[in-house]
Amino acid sequence: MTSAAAHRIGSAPQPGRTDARLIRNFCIIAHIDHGKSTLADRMLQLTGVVDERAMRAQYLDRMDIERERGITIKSQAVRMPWTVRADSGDTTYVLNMIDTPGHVDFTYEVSRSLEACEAAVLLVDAAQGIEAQTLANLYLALDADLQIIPVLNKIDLPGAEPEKYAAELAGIIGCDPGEVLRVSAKTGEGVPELLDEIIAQTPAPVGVTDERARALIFDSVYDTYRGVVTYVRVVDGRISHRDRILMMSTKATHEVLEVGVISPEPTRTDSLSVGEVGYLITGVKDVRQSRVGDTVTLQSKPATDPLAGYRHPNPMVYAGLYPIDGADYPELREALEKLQLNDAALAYEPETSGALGFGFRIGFLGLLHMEIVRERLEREFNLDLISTAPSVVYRIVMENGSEHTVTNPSEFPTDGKIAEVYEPVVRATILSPSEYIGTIMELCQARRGVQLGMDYLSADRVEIRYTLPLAEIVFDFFDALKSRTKGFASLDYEPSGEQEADLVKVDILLHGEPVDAFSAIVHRDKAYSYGVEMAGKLKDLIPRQQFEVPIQAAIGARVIARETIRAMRKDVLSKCYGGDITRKRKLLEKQKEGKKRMKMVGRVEVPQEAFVAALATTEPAKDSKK
Ligand SMILES: Nc1nc2c(ncn2[C@@H]2O[C@H](COP(=O)(O)OP(=O)(O)OP(=O)(O)O)[C@@H](O)[C@H]2O)c(=O)[nH]1
Repeated sequence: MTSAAAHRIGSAPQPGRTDARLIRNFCIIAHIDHGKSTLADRMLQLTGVVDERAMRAQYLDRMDIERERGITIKSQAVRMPWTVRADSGDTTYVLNMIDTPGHVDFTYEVSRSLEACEAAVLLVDAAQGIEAQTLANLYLALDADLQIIPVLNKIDLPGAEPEKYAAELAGIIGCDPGEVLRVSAKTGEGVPELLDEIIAQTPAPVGVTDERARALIFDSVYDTYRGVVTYVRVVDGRISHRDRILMMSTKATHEVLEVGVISPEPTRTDSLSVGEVGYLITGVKDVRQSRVGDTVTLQSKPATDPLAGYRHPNPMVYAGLYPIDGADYPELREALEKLQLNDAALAYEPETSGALGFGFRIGFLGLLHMEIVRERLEREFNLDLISTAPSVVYRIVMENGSEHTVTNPSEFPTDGKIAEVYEPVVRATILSPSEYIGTIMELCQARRGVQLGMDYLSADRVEIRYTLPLAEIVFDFFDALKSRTKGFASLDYEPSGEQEADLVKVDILLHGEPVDAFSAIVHRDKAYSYGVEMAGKLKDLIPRQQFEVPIQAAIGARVIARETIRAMRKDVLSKCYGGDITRKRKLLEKQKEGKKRMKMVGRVEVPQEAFVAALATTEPAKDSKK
């Protein structure tokens, strides 16, 4: 720790009794890997919340848990004291650093954490410059009327170009390049000055102490030992230990069993008052009873109006998840129940597929959310799963005026009475070196994109904006973008309504029987290539049967592609001509074993692996985070 910082650690004002004028609530927004966690760690250390030795230990611990469990464990909101020295005397302020989830799937959660702050530190890697995620979060912060504090990180790197990127940042937020702070989260250089600047620039919270209590829930986390821990920012009034609170959207009431602040361990207090950030524990066991974005008030003296902006999380992408071993179905159901305790956005219902057996149809906020859920199910609950191709939510208007919402291709009406089909679209922002403009535009065009605009951020970097159908980016768009731009482009998107589209359902038939797991809703122009690809793949994956098996792709009754698996009689005993009987029996046994893993589609025997392999290649990009 620098000696200058050593005597800046003040004795913090008491939680629950802090004058709101001394409180500063801020968050850090950054693209992945630009150093948000490192900066947060450095701040914890400089403010004396974590001492140097513990810092190291804590850091390592955290990494261990992350490695083992594969998830990031972070403090949602940390309270740190910081003393500002002035001629008139020292003043110790309370800084609340609020963590924001970084990814586009969680835009709503990000916007709620931003609502809990008055300022955002916009952190940009001085060797990389602004990325798509930085911009997306910046726009959300501007929507929330936050003060933006621009900061360049990693100035210690030999490749850092602070002048260039300060100009880029200044151009975007409309400030002077000289106002962009420069720090190294690694060495700590510039971080004390940043803390001073956060205090100088962040407006103090405004709220009414004597008003009826209102607090915004900006995060809600399930803890095995304590149940749901709800993170709140008090806007008006006060919430105290033993109060009975009312959740305004669900009307549920609970007793506050514990209230406190995180600094950096959870520390109990008597209450939280205007402008303060902390946690509540009520004994609730399920995060759906304590929803992000909801307003907490007191049952005895409830507020009349909730805080603005509560939204119920709506899934954007659906997929079927099936255990590879059918016997694991009860475990899968139990695992989903457990995950839902911690994930209010997770929606599921049982589903049966002729090809895959019993499973669940699951709704996700987006692709990353889908990957996280699937990975947690596989890792934490030790399940082997197969997922069907993700599908977006279609709105179908029939000729008689009735409407259907379709999230599963098998529910797509086939009687030809469809008047209109609407699909969700997103507004995508792509940032890239300008040399890749051509190839990016080609890719977007091929995915039915409509260009909205393009701006140069600096001489050699551009921001390209497109409207794209969500269905066109859920598969491999991100991978395609990365490989065309040698990894330099970054992508962010937000939902942007729906559009009418010429969509059809393509069925894949084996010996005349449709295989539900392979049906897809695709654009008419792409139906043929989808059909040819799927039929070709299955031809290679399904072993020959004793009769000829046609594989057809069809739109309604019209066949658009066909492959044939030729007949073959496989006699396992032929090799044993004249051999001893025990060997024959063994071979027959073995063949029976193999049969157990076969699924019947009409008269055709299909090994489970064939379904798995055919679907595996249509999985979404593995790493859609970067
Ligand atoms: N040289 C240098 N490296 C840094 C600095 N700050 C962070 N890093 C490194 O950059 C990498 C990413 O830093 P993190 O703090 O994990 O980044 P993040 O933005 O929190 O990333 P996620 O938590 O994955 O979103 C790590 O390897 C850090 O050690 C810095 O000031 N200088």
